[in-house]
Formats: sequence, C-alpha cells, structure tokens
Amino acid sequence: MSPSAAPLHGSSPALSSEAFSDIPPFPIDIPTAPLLRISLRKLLEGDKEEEERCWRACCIVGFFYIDLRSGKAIKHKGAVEEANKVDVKWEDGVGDGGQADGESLLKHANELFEVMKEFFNLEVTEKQKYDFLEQGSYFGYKGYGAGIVDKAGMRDRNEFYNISKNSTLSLPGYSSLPEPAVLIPHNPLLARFTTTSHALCTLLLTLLSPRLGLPPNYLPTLHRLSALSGDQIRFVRTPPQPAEEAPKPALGAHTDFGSVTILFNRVGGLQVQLPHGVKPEFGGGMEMDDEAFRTWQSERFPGMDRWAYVRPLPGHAIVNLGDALALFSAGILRSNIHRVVPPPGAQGGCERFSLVYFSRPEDGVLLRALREGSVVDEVVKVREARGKWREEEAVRSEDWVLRRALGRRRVGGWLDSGGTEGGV
Ligand SMILES: O=C(O)CCC(=O)C(=O)O
Ligand SMILES: [Fe+2]
Repeated sequence: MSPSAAPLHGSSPALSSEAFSDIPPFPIDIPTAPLLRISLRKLLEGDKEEEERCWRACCIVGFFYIDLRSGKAIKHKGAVEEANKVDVKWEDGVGDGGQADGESLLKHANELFEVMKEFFNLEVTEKQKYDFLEQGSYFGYKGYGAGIVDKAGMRDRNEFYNISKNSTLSLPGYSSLPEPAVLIPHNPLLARFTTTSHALCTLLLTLLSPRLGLPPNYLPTLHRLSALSGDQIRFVRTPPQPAEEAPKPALGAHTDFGSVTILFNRVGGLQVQLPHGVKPEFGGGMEMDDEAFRTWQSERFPGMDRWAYVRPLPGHAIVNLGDALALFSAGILRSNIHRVVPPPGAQGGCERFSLVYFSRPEDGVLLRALREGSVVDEVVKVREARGKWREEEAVRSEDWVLRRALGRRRVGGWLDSGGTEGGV
C-alpha cells in the first residue's frame, strides 16, 4: 500500500486505546517497525506458538514488544532459582529474585518514571557530582552532550543516569559509589525493578538456550542475579529539540552491548534500522512497500536508509537483544542497530523519558561463540568451511562492557565503543 492510499489523519479506536493519556498521540501516518507483540502470559503458560514467534523475532529483528499485562508470577527452577535469590531486605521480607510478574514490572516502571523526573529536576551542578568518568566508571550521571553519537564526534542530546545492579542489590564484593539524596528513599523500588526485569531476562534466556542446542539453564547461569556484572538501570531524559534546528539524533546509531535490554518509553523517537526484507507497518497494521518506504525515507531523512520509528505502547515493554547474545550465538540471534531521533508529529514538543534495564553477562564470563551448543557449532562449522569464520580472542565481559561504555564518553572513542555493528 502506498502512503497516499492509507488514512492519513484521525485516530481509529484501536489506536487511541493504545495511546498514553498525558502525551500527544503518536502519528498514525508514518511507517513504523513491524515488531511482534509477544504475550508474557502465553510464554509463562508454555505456549509453543508464542515461543516460536519470540524466537523468530530474536533472530530476524532482535526487537519485539512484550505485553506485560496479566503476566502472572515467573518462577525459575533449580540452579537458576537458587542463584537468583539475593539478600535484599524489602519492607515486607527478603527478596526472592527468582520471581516476578508482568503487572509488577509495569507498576515499578510507572513509579520509576516519577522518580526519574525528580532526579533530572536537580540542578546540573548537583547531578554532575555523580559523574564518575574520571574514576573510570560508567555508572552515575552523564550530562547533556557529554556523549559522542558518531565517528565525526557529534555530541548527544540527552542526559543519562546509570544505576548498577551490584549497588542496588548490595552484592558482596562491590563498593558502591555515592548516590544523590533524592534517590536514597527509592532504593527498595530500584531493587524491585532490578529483580523483576532480571527475572524477565532470565525467562527469555531460558527459552533461547535450547534453541541454540544448550541446556535451558545455560544462558541464565551466565547471567545470575546474584553475580557481579555490568547489569544496570538507565534513566534517560531528552529535551525537545528547538524547531528551528535541523533534526539531530539524541542518541546515535548503536547496538546494545549486553544480552537482553528491557525498555520503557512513552514518547516516540526510537528508531530501528530494519533488516532487508522486513517491511515497515503503516497506519497501525497496514504494510508499506519497499518503494513507498524509500520515497518517504529520502524525503525526511536524506541519505538515511531503512530507519523506522518504534511506536510506544502502553502495557508493553520493548525488548531487544545485544551484542553479547549475537556473539554467544555466532550471529544466530540479532543485535539490531537503533537510535533516538526527535519524536514525530505533535510529540516533537515533548520532553522524552526512557527507563531501561540492561542485562549483561557476569563479569568473569568470556565473550565467545558457545560452540558447546550444537546449533551454534553447526553455524560455525558452515562458516569455517566457507572460510568466513575468524576466531577472535575471547574477552572477559567486565573488560568488554567497560570499553564499550566508556568509548561513548571520549572524543575519538567512538570506534572503541563499537561491537558487532562494525562500521557504524
Ligand atoms: O530511549 C530509547 O528509547 C532507547 C535508549 C537506548 O537505545 C539506549 O539507552 O541504549
Ligand atoms: Fe540502545
């Protein structure tokens, strides 16, 4: 369908029920990424068809929505359950990181949106006290424009606050960095969001492992909640861009370097670069053909190919896979390039917030193809036979995460921050 044949304005009931009430609607007349909506409830019920859809989404686009509404308790079994128990003292008892549920995750995320606003409303000079770049840490505050978005050294247009799982869960062996006073009362909430997000990551890793020819617990035991790792929460604030300026990315094209990312956003702006053969959606469900998409794209973003907005959906999180899973699976799982640009349509005037949970392999894990998985080994053998496989020296996760995270903070560090995205 060509763009002109689609309904350009107005809102269908289906779409308006999928809008955030306090935010101007996401326009219906722009192409969006056709991400699958995966039901957490169905995954928890062991629905095989839903597992298959989830697997395909992980391989083809590496991005999907997860519908968190009425996802009941997630209970992990055996070794993973044990490793996910952490000694966090809630007001109502000791935390059990093995359990979580979709409704709680949504509730924690909603509450953290308010906490995040409180933090970002602090004076810049106050927030800067928590920038630990000089101490060689990527946790804490990154000011507006303090990151680099491309090879040419262009500055980003957002603020971050990165909160380590090691610190929120007071894991033994980790010395926590100073924390702003406004966040201290919210530490139990931060810990709950960490454990509920992590439980969702564990569920997904449990489903992915056998598909790679590994036992179900294999990937989860490289990502135990109780182990030191680069897992973190991120708060992001992006102010609206002045209308008179040429549109600039707030966050440049990148892949995430961890394993699973759980993302909550409400205002558009996130874009995914669609893999070839994946057609964008248009006007909430209709497809746009390649030619129409190219025309649309070249008019709005000259020289930029195949970028499609991700429509934010209430009740859902956006899940994407990072470079660690692409490496572990020898490229079977996709770590897709994405970026954040000015929000579309009337949302262009909004301040934009995102809340992210990044799960990453434990510090001591080596980043290498997991050839002990028969499916991974098969793929590597085919590549070897074609002369297309190069064994890289395995790097410890802690060193890799540090290089990737800090690369984005230094002029000239852009290439260091790169991973499977190659020349981007
Ligand atoms: O803000 C967003 O929607 C995406 C953020 C993101 O990609 C990141 O923080 O890595
Ligand atoms: Fe990202």
